[in-house]
Amino acid sequence: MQFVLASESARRVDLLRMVGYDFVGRKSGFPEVSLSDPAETAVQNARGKALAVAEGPGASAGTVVLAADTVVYVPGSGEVLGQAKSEGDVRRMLGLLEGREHEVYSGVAVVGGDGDGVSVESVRTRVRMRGLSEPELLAYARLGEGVGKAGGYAIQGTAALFVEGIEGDYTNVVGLPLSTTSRMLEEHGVRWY
Ligand SMILES: Cc1cn([C@H]2C[C@H](O)[C@@H](COP(=O)(O)OP(=O)(O)OP(=O)(O)O)O2)c(=O)[nH]c1=O
Repeated sequence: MQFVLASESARRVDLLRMVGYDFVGRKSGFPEVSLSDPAETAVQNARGKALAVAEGPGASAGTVVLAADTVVYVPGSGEVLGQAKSEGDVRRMLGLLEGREHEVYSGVAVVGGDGDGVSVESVRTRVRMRGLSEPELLAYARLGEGVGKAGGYAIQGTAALFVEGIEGDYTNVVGLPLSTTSRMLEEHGVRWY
């Protein structure tokens, strides 16, 4: 059975390879939406990415397609933070996150294979970030690491220095909740072993 990851994210590719899955990557080209609810945003984007590839050229009937989307949310803020697009975005987003707790939501979608229709789930991890001084905020923004990352930081990089603790799946923060993903893949006939 062919297993396709509908993603260009190096983090998702690395996570899936790390645990032993055999797959090919494909770009979805899906234009991401941003809604007021973080879980709904992540799920709708993951579903859209998976279906765009499953219904696109090159996917046969038996192909299993996996896609994900990650967003960051400060409870009560009403603003869902997607990818930081610039250093300025990183500075602004980290300013919202430093010194408090936030939530990271990844939506996961799997379509095709043995399963019926599209399976979608969202996973939440709570992250507590320490306070950051203005020089530290600017130094991190200048690094560039946070550009292209949801919420403007990478827990797997230098921003590990800022994270005091998490509650939930670490891999969910990096972009793909592996435990949930492997259960969903299994339901569609894809195993890591
Ligand atoms: C919070 C956080 C996010 N991220 C990343 C994971 C995602 O790649 C990115 C959020 O962007 P997404 O829009 O979820 O995905 P993407 O555009 O990078 O990739 P795809 O092709 O699959 O659509 O933020 C980290 O790498 N580390 C972190 O600590």
